[in-house]
Amino acid sequence: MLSRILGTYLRPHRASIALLILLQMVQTVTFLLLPTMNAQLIDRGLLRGSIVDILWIGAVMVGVAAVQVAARMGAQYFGTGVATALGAALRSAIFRRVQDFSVHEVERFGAASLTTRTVNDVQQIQLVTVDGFGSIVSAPIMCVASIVLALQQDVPLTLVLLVFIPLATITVLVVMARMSPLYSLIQHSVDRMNRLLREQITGVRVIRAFVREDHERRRFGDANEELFQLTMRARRQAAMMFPIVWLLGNVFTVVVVWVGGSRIGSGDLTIGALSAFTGYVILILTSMLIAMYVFLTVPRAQVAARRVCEVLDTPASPSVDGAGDGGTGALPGHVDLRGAGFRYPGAEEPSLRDITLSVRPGETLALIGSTGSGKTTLLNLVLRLYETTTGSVLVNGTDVREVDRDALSATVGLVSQKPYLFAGTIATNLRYGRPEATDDELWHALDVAQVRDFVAGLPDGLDSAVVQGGGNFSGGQRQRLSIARTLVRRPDVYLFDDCFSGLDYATEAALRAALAPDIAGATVIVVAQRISTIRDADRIAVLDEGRVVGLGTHDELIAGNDVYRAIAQSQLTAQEAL
Ligand SMILES: Nc1ncnc2c1ncn2[C@@H]1O[C@H](COP(=O)(O)OP(=O)(O)OP(=O)(O)O)[C@@H](O)[C@H]1O
Repeated sequence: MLSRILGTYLRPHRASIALLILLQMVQTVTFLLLPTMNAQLIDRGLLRGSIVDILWIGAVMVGVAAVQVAARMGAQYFGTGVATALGAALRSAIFRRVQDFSVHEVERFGAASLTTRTVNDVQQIQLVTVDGFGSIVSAPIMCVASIVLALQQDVPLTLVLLVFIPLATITVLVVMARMSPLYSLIQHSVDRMNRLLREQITGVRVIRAFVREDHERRRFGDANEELFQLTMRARRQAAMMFPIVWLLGNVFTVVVVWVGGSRIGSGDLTIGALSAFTGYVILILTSMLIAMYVFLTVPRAQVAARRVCEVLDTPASPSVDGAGDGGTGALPGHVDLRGAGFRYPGAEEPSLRDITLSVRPGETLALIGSTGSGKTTLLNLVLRLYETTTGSVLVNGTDVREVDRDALSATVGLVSQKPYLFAGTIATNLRYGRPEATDDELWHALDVAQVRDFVAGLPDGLDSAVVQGGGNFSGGQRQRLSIARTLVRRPDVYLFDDCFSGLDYATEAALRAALAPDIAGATVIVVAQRISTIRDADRIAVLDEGRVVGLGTHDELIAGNDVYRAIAQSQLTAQEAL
């Protein structure tokens, strides 16, 4: 998964990566040159007392060190650039994919997990790019070349390496094998934390109302403790690995100096060669530590890559894919449901069965029925937020599956049951569906939605701030602002999902009266709880357990439909009781 992501998203940066690798190689060569030069400085300069050699070799060494610094800075520059670009590209790929998800897919991953994948997981993949790339190439070269150069200095000393290298390699592999599953658990734990935090922040009022702060604190504490323990375990393993390898390295250096010292004594080795040899031992050690660091970031990045790929590989939902090209036909706003049925993924029973309804421009169809009877689901089918599992839905004579998504959204406007406002201002929210709308049009929509006085009374009027979700307004204000937002768009089809029931009777009556001329030529489907909201509708469909069990005007249904009569009577009784 990691290699696939890197292969795909790094392709545009091939030139930078080639340069990065080249600079790492230059740096590695400079590292490898210095111990041999140092040996010459000792043997030819210091031991023979030749000032010329000391100056000359010293100057070359300074030059090599300067090249090393320049190569390191260049590699850092290109590495960071590539990693930053990779992060941006990955984040936008995930974002685009999530935009194409249906509600069901978003629910399957969960908003918190999608956030973690977009931010944290991408960061893990970036880390392996910035630190890993050059190192993956340079560490093995440095290690092998150091062994060869050490061999050149002295063969018997190099044999000691045969003990050290396998020991260090086994240590790294053991620790890696134990760490990889830990990283997977850590990412899940981060997901859980995000989910809890999100739930506790958005549900803070309910938590306080039910005095469940202690319970929530415990839940958060447990999740936090789990993340702490997992991270500590991973850190402990990593912390253990580096000192063990250093210890091995130091023991090895002592052995080298001890064996080397006796060989110098017997005249088989020069002091310079021993110094070069220890220099190469340090390089071998450094390359192993670099490799270890990369190995530590790779398992983490692999887990992150798998989670990112799960999102990227989820096919764009056909229900939101801009698949079709059928346009929206000539008859603006004609909505037809033909034997439409729908079952939620994983549900045992369908939520809608065999719905056949037709609504024409200028007509208002009201939907009424008990809780869970399928009213919202039916509206979602018209907007193709979900696709019918049987039958079809047509808008302007074209199956919505064939209609381009943007064209469908432009034709159908939904005011949802749970209004959502975006962070910004009232004006930016109202212009959400039609950025070019004038201020006059905004005020007119606010007027119709019975919220003009409220907005006019705010110190900043249309430019008043809206917090994320619209939390700085009351439920009723949010609802009316969202009605105004849809009115600004002027779609051909209006879907009002139970958005009047939060208003008091007088406001609702005023809103409906103001709305009537505005939407006169449009197709309207309105879901309502109150009979008073829908009694003037051209037709009323009564839903019960996902089926249409009655269709007609208010008077017809009162006369001939038991379910409708029962709803009407219960509301009448409630009103009389007042
Ligand atoms: N996302 C979902 N996943 C699974 N089942 C769902 C989902 N949303 C709704 N349902 C089920 O589908 C049925 C119809 O729900 P729907 O929201 O359409 O009812 P409704 O008539 O609009 O109810 P209400 O008046 O309470 O808003 C219900 O039985 C509900 O449990």
